[in-house]
Amino acid sequence: MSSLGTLEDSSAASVSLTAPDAQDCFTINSSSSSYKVLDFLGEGGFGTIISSVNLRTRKMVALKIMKDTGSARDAEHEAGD
Ligand SMILES: Nc1ncnc2c1ncn2[C@@H]1O[C@H](COP(=O)(O)OP(=O)(O)OP(=O)(O)O)[C@@H](O)[C@H]1O
Repeated sequence: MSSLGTLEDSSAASVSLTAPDAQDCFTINSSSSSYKVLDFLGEGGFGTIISSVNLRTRKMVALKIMKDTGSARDAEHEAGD
């Protein structure tokens, strides 16, 4: 299991969630990368954890969607690391 880290370019202003595309997939966009949402992983006191794929690097990452800001933090660790 990967651990959570900090997404360098994350901020409430630079991260957005777009509607499902033609394949019914949600996408989270930051200033440098877009992430395809795959699954719900869990929920903590400060946010919700989802698994996703970084569409630029093709790495699987865990994203934390902060409850009060809507910003995202991710773990740049592949699922198999
Ligand atoms: N990298 C991960 N891979 C898979 N599941 C994860 C990962 N990180 C977190 N989770 C799941 O999400 C849940 C909540 O994670 P989170 O890090 O938010 O926990 P927390 O430390 O209790 O929260 P907080 O720091 O917000 O109080 C975990 O209990 C776990 O089930």
